[in-house]
Amino acid sequence: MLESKVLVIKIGSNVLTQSNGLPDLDRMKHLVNQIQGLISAGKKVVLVSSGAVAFGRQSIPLPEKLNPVFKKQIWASTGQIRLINQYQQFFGSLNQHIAQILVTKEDFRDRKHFLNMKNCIEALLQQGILPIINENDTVTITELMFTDNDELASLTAAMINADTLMLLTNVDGIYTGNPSDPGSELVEKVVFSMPEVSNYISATKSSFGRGGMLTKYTMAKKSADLGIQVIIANGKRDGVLDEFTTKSLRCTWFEPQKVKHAPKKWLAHGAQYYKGEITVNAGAKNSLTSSVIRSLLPVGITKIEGDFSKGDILLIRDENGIKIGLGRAEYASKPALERMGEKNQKPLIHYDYLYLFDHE
Ligand SMILES: Nc1ncnc2c1ncn2[C@@H]1O[C@H](COP(=O)(O)OP(=O)(O)O)[C@@H](O)[C@H]1O
Ligand SMILES: N[C@@H](CCC(=O)OP(=O)(O)O)C(=O)O
Repeated sequence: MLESKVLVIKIGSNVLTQSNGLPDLDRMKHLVNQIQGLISAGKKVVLVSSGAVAFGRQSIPLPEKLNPVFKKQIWASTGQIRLINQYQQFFGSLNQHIAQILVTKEDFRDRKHFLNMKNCIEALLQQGILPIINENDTVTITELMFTDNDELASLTAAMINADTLMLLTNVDGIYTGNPSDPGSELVEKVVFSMPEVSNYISATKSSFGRGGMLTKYTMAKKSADLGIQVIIANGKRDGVLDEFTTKSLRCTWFEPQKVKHAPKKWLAHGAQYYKGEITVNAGAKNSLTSSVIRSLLPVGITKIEGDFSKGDILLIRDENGIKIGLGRAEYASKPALERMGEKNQKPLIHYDYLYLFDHE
């Protein structure tokens, strides 16, 4: 495990709930005390906390046959108040200010929203305030949803250039089989060249979780590839964060890759967040994928789709429709269309904001 200065800690619903579904306030308080310990030790912490639906469900009974979307919205919107109030009470008693940030996938897609969010979190951290993030479950339904808060946490870690992402769940990490099977062993370290650890993971989820271990693995892998160390650990374990500090924590640790250019971290996560699509000709494709560093010029662009603004993410395809990479638009779709195919024009995507997929 590496030293950490800026970390995103994600707490899963089941960590904050007992097996009967009631909030586990002792556990929550214990984690709050430990998070406070990290902050007092000079670390910058951003908390991503699930639990709104679980907190709402236990206090607001709803008819069985009510539309599941309404149920989720009602429980999330009522439960979030309880959840954040509880944090306020626990952190308040330690004189720690907190902030509530509710986000949607769209906020990571839109460069303006993204920057506003990033700047806000940085300003809060600067003032010693702990940001507590959750998905805005009232407006995010079906395709607008994050897979789960593991995805939200990993996007947040990339956004604020965190060095560490910690996913706290109800097991010690990834096991070689079902964690309750005595023959299963904990995978303590995941390195870049390792065969697919995902084969070990079954679709089982904890009673109150959404995404399961597979999203945790996928998101952990992605974050580690972006240079962020990832720890999947048991949030139900006493002293879990103290053990992290003393590097004696039983967990699954993902070794971070060598750090890449910071803006590219944001882009690497952009696969689902692009606003426009650009098709490039064979010459432009060769130029972008060659070993020489090059930006994407309008002369090599043959098609532009979507209505995008300066700063939005664009997906780049070759003429066969194969996805080559992602980039940040230097200008909007209107001037881009006017300049398409023209020589001597400003690059639509600057190299610093160009992220090429490895496999294509
Ligand atoms: N190979 C595996 N190793 C560890 N956990 C696994 C594995 N396969 C499936 N799981 C399940 O994943 C669950 C954790 O994911 P999830 O329910 O989404 O938690 P959270 O609510 O913390 O996000 C564990 O409780 C466990 O049942
Ligand atoms: N936004 C939801 C969290 C959904 C979710 O991702 O839960 P989990 O898999 O427990 O992290 C809530 O607060 O209930």
